[in-house]
Amino acid sequence: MLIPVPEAQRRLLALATDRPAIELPLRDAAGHWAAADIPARRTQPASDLSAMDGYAIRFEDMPGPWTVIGESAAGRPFPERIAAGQATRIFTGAAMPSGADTVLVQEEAARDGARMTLTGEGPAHRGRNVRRKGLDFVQGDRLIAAGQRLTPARIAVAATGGHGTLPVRPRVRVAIAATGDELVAPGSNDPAALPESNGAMLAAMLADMPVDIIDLGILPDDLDRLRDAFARVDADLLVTTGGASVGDHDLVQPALKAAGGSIDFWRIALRPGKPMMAGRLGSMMVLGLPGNPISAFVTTLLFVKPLIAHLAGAAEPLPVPIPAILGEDVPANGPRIDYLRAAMIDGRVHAAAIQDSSMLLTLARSTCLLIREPGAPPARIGDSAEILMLA
Ligand SMILES: Nc1nc2c(c(=O)[nH]1)N[C@H]1C(S)=C(S)[C@@H](COP(=O)(O)OP(=O)(O)OC[C@H]3O[C@@H](n4cnc5c(N)ncnc54)[C@H](O)[C@@H]3O)O[C@H]1N2
Ligand code: MOO
Repeated sequence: MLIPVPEAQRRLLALATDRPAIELPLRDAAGHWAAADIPARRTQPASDLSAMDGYAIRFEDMPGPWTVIGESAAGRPFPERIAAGQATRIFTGAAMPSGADTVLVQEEAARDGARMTLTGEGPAHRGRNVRRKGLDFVQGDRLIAAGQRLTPARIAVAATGGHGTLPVRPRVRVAIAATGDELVAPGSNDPAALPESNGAMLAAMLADMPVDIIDLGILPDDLDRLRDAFARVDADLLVTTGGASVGDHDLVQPALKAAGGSIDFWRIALRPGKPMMAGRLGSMMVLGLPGNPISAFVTTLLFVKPLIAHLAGAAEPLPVPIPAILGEDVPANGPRIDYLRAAMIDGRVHAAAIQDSSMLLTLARSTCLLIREPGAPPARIGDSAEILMLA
């Protein structure tokens, strides 16, 4: 019985055990997920600030003239209160002097010694060109929710909110092994051998995630050597490619069992990617991906990346399909959910004509995967559909 993808994803994520949070400096936290809600430790701005270069005035003194009694620069506030008819020179980011409520931009003012007059229309209302205290956020506001990705913007807001470090889950140690006697390392010029592409592809697919990759290279189709290699791995997750199916040389499962591991589930209602296996070896999780490069790619998108995101504390680890419009008719789908290599052309989705799961050039030319649900009826050009964007 093939397991539906959503059920397999649920079961996989449920196998993961919790990992205690650590604190990381902001500059090391990119790409991690917040391990806790992050509150603002300060108010931003901390006081009313000028948004422009010009003069801090009392709006009620419009249309002037004013006497300029000093200066307020960013980091060097004017210490006194301004009275009726008075102004200070002020610069962007500087604190408003007490008594002032509005900034007159310098383009609309003329200066003659201490005397300053209005030359343009002036501020339209009280508070013009002033950033009020707390405009961005106030102390105690939630800046980042637990489980949210630490994007550049969230790292910056955390810095502004008074945080020098953030709580995250430790980097996930991912061991990657390709299996297959036919494989040679990329760059080898043996014309009869097949270059190993899954390892480099997987590493590239995980490049934006908080992982430490342990490259196990190419392992042979040999039960004892696979068993020994698996038994030696020290990682949170072991990902193998190849040897996942039912052939005589498909040895990943027997080797995992021989090493003392166990199989949690195997065979997914997914095309490509049916023979994927999930298991464990001690505290290490194991994902056995099919060897076909496209099957390895799709199972990495649907299982490996979500599992790593989950281990790293993501609240929403699964890829989120987006709506699209079909650019051509597509036939009814069979019992497995299908991820078709496709391209967006003029805003519409076109699936590649041949979908053989060995064909990498088709994948390299694709910009999205068109999702066809199990048992979906034929669909017509112009119908709505769902895709996963790739590029
Ligand atoms: N009788 C059956 N045969 C197959 C079934 C089945 O249900 N019954 N399932 C098919 C499906 S679906 C898939 S997918 C493949 C995957 O099987 P394996 O995981 O055992 O993959 P391999 O046989 O090891 O390799 C498949 C293919 O991919 C090439 N390969 C493998 N590793 C790499 C790599 N690292 N880089 C580049 N290319 C790689 C390998 O040379 C093979 O050509 O099984 C079907 N068979
Ligand atoms: O489903 Mo296999 O995964 O055809 O390539």
